[in-house]
Amino acid sequence: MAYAVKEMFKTLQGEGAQAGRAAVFCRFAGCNLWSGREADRATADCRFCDTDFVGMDGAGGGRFSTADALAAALARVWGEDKGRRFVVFTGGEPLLQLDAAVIAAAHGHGFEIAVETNGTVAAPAGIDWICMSPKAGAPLVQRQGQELKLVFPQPGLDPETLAGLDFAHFFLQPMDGPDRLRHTEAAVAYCLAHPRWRLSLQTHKMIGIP
Ligand SMILES: C[S@@+](CC[C@H](N)C(=O)[O-])C[C@H]1O[C@@H](n2cnc3c(N)ncnc32)[C@H](O)[C@@H]1O
Ligand SMILES: Nc1nc2[nH]cc(C(=O)O)c2c(=O)[nH]1
Ligand code: SF4
Ligand SMILES: [Mg+2]
Repeated sequence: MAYAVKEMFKTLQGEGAQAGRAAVFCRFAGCNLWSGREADRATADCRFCDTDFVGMDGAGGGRFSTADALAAALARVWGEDKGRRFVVFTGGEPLLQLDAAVIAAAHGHGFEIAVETNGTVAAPAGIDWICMSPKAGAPLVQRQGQELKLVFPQPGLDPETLAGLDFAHFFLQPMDGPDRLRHTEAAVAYCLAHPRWRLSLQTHKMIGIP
């Protein structure tokens, strides 16, 4: 199948348990919880998104007609070094497009594979690091992985209802937007009172890298 990619860039993972690690980000176009159009935001299933995932016009974006072509592009963006290659598939919702062929091709180029998903689509086998970020009101399908990263606070989504899921790490990430400071204080207070949860800050935004 063909793959629609908004952008592809090398940076440091800014969030969660892998924060600070060099990675190629592959941002797939499209999401099942929002069209990406501002006019639809107020009525979308997910309304706080901080990302432009519409179209294929970003740096390194485009339509890739095969998994091998996509993986070769990832390898070019990473560069020559063969050690500790790491790709984060994100979006939009990457599990609408990420399939066994891309996983095999990226592994073939020596990449460890991570995904950032909203949890509404089952992950295919072979992903090395699943970061699942549930959205209030959206049906949760992916109940297992390495990292659960809840954007906080979300009215109607109590962290305690997620604490029994099969993840190795549990993070609260303050919801960015006009109330980011208030949300950060609320997340800090929650982590202090519920030590299973750790704070994830979006460090890339603080230092002005992609
Ligand atoms: C843009 S999403 C793409 C991947 C997938 N659709 C998802 O929602 O997990 C990447 C990460 O950013 C988080 N995120 C999106 N908007 C945010 C915001 N306003 N503040 C904090 N984190 C946000 C998501 O919850 C997710 O963990
Ligand atoms: N540096 C950096 N880290 C990130 N972690 C998750 C991101 C995402 O948009 O999925 C992201 C992103 O956009 N940039
Ligand atoms: S599910 Fe992820 S990509 Fe989709 S609108 Fe929400 S945060 Fe953005
Ligand atoms: Mg981002």
